[in-house]
Amino acid sequence: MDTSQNSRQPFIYLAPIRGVTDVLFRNTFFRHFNGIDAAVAPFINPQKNCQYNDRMLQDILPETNNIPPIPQLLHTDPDDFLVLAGRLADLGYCHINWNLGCPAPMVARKKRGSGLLPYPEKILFLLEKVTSRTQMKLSIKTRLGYQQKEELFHLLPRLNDFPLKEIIIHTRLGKQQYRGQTDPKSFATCLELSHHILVYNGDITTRNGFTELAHHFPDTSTWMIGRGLLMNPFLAEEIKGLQSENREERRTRLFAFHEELYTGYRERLSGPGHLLGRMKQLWLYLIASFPEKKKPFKKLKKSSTVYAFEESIREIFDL
Ligand SMILES: Cc1cc2nc3c(=O)[nH]c(=O)nc-3n(C[C@H](O)[C@H](O)[C@H](O)COP(=O)(O)O)c2cc1C
Repeated sequence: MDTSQNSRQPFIYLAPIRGVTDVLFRNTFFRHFNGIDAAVAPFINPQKNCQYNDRMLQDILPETNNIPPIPQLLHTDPDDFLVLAGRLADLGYCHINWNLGCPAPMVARKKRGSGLLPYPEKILFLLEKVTSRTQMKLSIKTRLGYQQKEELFHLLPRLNDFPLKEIIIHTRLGKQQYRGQTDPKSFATCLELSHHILVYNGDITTRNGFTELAHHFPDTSTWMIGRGLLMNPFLAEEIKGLQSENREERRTRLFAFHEELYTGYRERLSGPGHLLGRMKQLWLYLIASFPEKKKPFKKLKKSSTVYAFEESIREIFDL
């Protein structure tokens, strides 16, 4: 094995996408596609005074994850954070991620996720308490700010003395949700302000787009991709130059992935409503791999029975 070659390869995280990248998705994805080095799991629902039974942690239980992900916490109370961190340590985890990026209004209103970014003192308070009381590696996933990018610009120098594994930055503001442009220029400013390893995240959807960013940020070696991988599951292979199949072979691999995922959800989820809801959520992105299939996609979105859904899948895959 040529390790010198491997060491030049980017490290690529699969981003957490709640409602899509759950344990079944991650296991299936890792079995069918290459190029992803690790995954951050969607956030664990924060609870107060809770011991977290296995059911609440089912998405990240090591025995059901073929490749254990990095569990993500959304707490803002240090004591509650530490209870969950302790439970995760007992499960064998040694790296956890703190979500300072979620923009959902219900979350941000509670000063969680990106809603905490305008309150740096609260962030520092949690970090002081948590980092002094856990041995686990802690990383942060954040945005440029909630209202304005100066929020992160002011925060980053104050994070320099904390023992953080890395800081993943989705280069949007919380108030943008998932819309509008990302802001790679601000990532350059962040690199100047932080002593930590910074991970770039946001709108990497093509190999060329990745190459352009990598050219701008030659010292950045770790990247996170979410929707780009859902739109094109071969993207990490393409970025790493692992992929050389023709269109037909790609379609065959994609279908095998889809079949396994669909079968898995059919066994796990009760009732066609849940099953179709889950699959349609994925297809909002995956349809980008089938640009000429607008008509069957319309049918897929409208499908209310398993029969109608499966028929539209056959049309999309030309079966
Ligand atoms: C539907 C949806 C759910 C998401 N859930 C999470 C989550 O649980 N935790 C998190 O840190 N980010 C979450 N994100 C944000 C993504 O991880 C990622 O930061 C964002 O989509 C930008 O990266 P991308 O353009 O590569 O997708 C979510 C995004 C979407 C669209």
